[in-house]
Amino acid sequence: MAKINQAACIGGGVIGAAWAARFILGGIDTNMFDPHPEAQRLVSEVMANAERAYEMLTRAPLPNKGTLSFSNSIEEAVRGADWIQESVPERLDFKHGVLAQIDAAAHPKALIGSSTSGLMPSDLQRGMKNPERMFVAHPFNPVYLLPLVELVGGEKTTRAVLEDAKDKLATIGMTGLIINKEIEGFVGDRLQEAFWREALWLIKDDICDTETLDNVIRYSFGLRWAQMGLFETYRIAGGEAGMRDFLSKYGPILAWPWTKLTDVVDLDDNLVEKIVGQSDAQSGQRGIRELERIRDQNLVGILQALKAGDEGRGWGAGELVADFEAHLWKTAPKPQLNPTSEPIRLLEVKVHPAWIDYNGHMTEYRYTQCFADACDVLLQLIGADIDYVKAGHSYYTVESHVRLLAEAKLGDALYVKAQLLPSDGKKIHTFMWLYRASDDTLLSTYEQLTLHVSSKESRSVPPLPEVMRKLKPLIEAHADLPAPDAAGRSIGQRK
Ligand SMILES: NC(=O)C1=CN([C@@H]2O[C@H](COP(=O)(O)OP(=O)(O)OC[C@H]3O[C@@H](n4cnc5c(N)ncnc54)[C@H](O)[C@@H]3O)[C@@H](O)[C@H]2O)C=CC1
Ligand SMILES: C[N+](C)(C)CC(=O)CC(=O)[O-]
Repeated sequence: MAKINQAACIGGGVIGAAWAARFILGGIDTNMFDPHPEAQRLVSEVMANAERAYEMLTRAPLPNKGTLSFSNSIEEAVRGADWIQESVPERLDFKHGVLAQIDAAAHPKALIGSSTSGLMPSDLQRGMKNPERMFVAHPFNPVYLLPLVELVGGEKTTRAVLEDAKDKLATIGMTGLIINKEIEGFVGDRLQEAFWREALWLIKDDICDTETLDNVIRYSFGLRWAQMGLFETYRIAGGEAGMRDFLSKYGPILAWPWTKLTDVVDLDDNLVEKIVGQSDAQSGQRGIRELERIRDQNLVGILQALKAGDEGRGWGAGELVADFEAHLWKTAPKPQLNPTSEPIRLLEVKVHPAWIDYNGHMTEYRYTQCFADACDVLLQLIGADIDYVKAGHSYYTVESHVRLLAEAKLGDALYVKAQLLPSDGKKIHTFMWLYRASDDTLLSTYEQLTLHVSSKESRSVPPLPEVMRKLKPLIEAHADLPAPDAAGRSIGQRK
């Protein structure tokens, strides 16, 4: 399977640092070269935000983190790397010089991606010894959360290199879209540029201020774009006749004076002061790292909502998260089931910011989530994993009882233990305890009944023999344990 073994990041600013976080959290050792005196601090701050975001994003088993090493030169950084990502300032002459140094020092087969936002790869690879392995790998900020990389080849780049890059990016949760032809700004930034130009005119002409403009986007079409893009959205807007009707209804408007985007706004001192002043009034009360954390938390929420889209199959970027999680489960070392007459430890999690409610503690449904996630771990251990589900069988929860006994606070490390109560395997009757790890305080208990089903036939059926083979010894081993005090308890019952 294609995979990146060692990465080098040349340039560790906004984008280079976030690339490093993506590699490291994907388990890849990464060398960084950036002559900026504060590069290590800046990279470590971005890294901390990225780790926080991943803790919120997924509970799939991430690989052990890769190491981050700072190098003293480009030559040292690229040694041994099979993916080199250039993210230095956006100037052709400057990038050209840096890429020539990378090309001279790197292994001839190492892939070299440039983060450029719009420079042509043919210009960037001119004069290289091994230009066939150089391409544009244009990411979107924050690179550790947004999955897209526009892959753009120059005249000398081979198709095989672009395909190889695409396969490798998939292993770190990214999707490489190969762009047919090179063009300045590629696809993403040509679209954003058009939008940006129009926005600057609206501010310059006092049609609205920066906050109103942002609100127009985030209260309306911004929400649509995140999940359907442009064409699919407009197809729906055409009504039952779809795209053809949309084009005939709204096509003529294209000739009306609804845009000034072909004129480039003059970013003179007045306009710069106006934009900066409005932006300070809009957002200046928060620091950039704080805004990054707010952005990341919102993005995680959107990604998770999209992961549940299309009846659980995942939609848009959420489908990519689901694919990445499936890849993580597949490639992680298989957890071993060792049936003993001890409750089984199933889950370790941390309470993250999105789980806190207005009372300042973990909100009630997150307790249930911890138990539901622990149940998923149990199901994986007995072989009722995602492949089993895809093949048409699953366990559905049919009854549960949760008791909330103590508060869990932001950042608390938690773990779950489970005991299987007597059951035949077609039903699994489980009792679980949620503890705070620092002092083993019991926070919550959960009693659950799950039923094995054929999802194709929508009825309960016995589990397949391979699942029963693992489940039965566990139920038998737990049969010797005393029944938990609270098992079978009803709501409001006195202790
Ligand atoms: N900021 C953004 O939103 C995005 C930027 N990009 C592209 O990523 C690239 C980098 O942009 P940013 O990270 O925003 O810029 P930045 O200014 O934050 O970072 C550039 C970094 O390069 C370092 N640097 C300068 N000379 C160097 C050298 N000889 N070797 C190694 N490092 C060197 C600087 O110290 C700085 O830390 C640009 O090509 C940009 O167009 C791509 C996608 C989004
Ligand atoms: C502003 N920008 C041109 C550097 C933006 C990008 O290149 C991509 C992004 O993150 O939007």
